[in-house]
Amino acid sequence: MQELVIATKNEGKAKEFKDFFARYGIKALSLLELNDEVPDIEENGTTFEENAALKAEQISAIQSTPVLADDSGLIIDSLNGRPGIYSARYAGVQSNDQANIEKVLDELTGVPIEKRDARFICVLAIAIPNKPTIFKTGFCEGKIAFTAEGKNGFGYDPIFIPSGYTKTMAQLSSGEKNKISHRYHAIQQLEEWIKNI
Ligand SMILES: O=P(O)(O)OP(=O)(O)OP(=O)(O)OC[C@H]1O[C@@H](n2cnc3c(O)ncnc32)[C@H](O)[C@@H]1O
Ligand SMILES: [Mg+2]
Repeated sequence: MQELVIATKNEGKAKEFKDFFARYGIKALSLLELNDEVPDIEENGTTFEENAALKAEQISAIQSTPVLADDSGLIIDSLNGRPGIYSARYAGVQSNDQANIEKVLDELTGVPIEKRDARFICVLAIAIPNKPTIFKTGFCEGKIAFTAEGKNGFGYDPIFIPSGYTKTMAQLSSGEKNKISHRYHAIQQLEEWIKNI
């Protein structure tokens, strides 16, 4: 079976990529599973594209193989787009999903449902040695809930209600999330590339 390295240390993302790529008979390997130690990549870009490219290109250079990276996040309209590229470290560098969620809910205290519009974004970068990096972007529209609900998924899933649903992303099964998520919409655009790996 073909293998593809995914430049992520996020277990939630890694699991989703495994499910997606298994459909094409490809084994997705996250950085948590590589035998060699890989350094932490500093995500010091100013856009999702820059950060995705930093992760994909640096790991591809080390491994001398094609590498896919995902830079993603939550964009909340009434917070001027925050947490945005800072989604993973919104409540501080040492923060965790719980602290990030609490910070968002705090900042939205008193904000009515019609002003709680948000979207997840996923920017994928595929770095291939000696070729230009490829980028694909996917979105998932929704609203920020008033309380955290559900245990599935990761990150901000417990406070994100996708458009057309009354449940949070963390109350959906992984199969349901993977049909509507920002990550799914980005990967879908890679189908042709995946078939030619
Ligand atoms: O950089 P890697 O190692 O891939 O892992 P990370 O968690 O740091 O990933 P990002 O830098 O791309 O930050 C994205 C953050 O956005 C949030 N996020 C992204 N996709 C999400 C999803 O599908 N559901 C919920 N939250 C998500 C979550 O808090 C992530 O930590
Ligand atoms: Mg990161």
